[in-house]
Amino acid sequence: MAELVLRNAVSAAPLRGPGAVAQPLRATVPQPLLQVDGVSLEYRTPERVVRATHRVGFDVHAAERYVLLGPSGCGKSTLLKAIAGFIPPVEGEIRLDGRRVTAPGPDRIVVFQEFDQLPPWKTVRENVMFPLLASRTLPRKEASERALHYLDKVGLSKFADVHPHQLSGGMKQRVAIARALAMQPRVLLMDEPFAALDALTRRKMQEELLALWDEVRFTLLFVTHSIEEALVVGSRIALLSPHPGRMRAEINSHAFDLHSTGGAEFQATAQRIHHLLFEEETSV
Ligand SMILES: Nc1ncnc2c1ncn2[C@@H]1O[C@H](COP(=O)(O)OP(=O)(O)OP(=O)(O)O)[C@@H](O)[C@H]1O
Repeated sequence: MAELVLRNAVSAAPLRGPGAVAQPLRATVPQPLLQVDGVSLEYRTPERVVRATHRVGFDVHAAERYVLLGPSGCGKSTLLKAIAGFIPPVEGEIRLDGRRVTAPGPDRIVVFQEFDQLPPWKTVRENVMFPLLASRTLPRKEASERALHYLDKVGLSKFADVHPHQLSGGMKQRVAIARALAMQPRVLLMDEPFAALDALTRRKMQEELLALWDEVRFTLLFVTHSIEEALVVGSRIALLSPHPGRMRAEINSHAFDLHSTGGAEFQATAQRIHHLLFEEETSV
């Protein structure tokens, strides 16, 4: 059953039944793996300062699939980059295992939308091995074995020795996912990883990602602006208001998967999210 935790919900109608307002059970759950605590992020250009997010806060627990959902420009990618350690907050703090994030690290690996994130002169296996070798995580033989292990998990062991240009867009994304998982990060960060794929491939990739999660139980932070994708992929969703991004609501979506998309509760929750985004857009 979907639950909404509304933040700053001035314009939102009270909710009853499925999707009712819920209190976060923070006192009874273990220490979060990732804490985003009142984080404001800015870009400074010579002309002006752009505030991308304003005092955003949420917790992600181990093995959650946490989704950042919001309209274009609400700061989702910027938040992901800050969690990856590329952008320091101007306010607030990001903590992983209770320690402040100050720089990129092998405990947070990002998978991007672009298909060109794989160096084309390396084979698929070499691509997956590369971060393991570059970060001195494993020596060559063990890195090769681990690369094959994760390529197998994404169904690409037969393609280990080909070059990326011989793969489809979906296959390249699977290599990028295998490469990220091979590093066994504390959090896997995905920035609209399936947005450039056709609808059928995108659905298949969502299915595969969920199957992979079922097997490996990694912690996922996933950015999307698709409501349906958020509900399918996420176990919990942060809904961000438009520019600058603020926390609007948290939605518990663990009950949904690819088979629920046509169902009444799925559609009702998608509608409710749509209203929240729409209300916020018209009120600014
Ligand atoms: N390098 C940059 N310099 C200045 N402003 C930037 C830069 N990158 C992003 N911004 C601005 O910061 C805000 C947040 O951008 P961001 O890319 O994080 O949004 P988003 O929610 O990921 O959008 P989308 O879904 O379109 O990718 C936007 O207003 C954007 O114009």
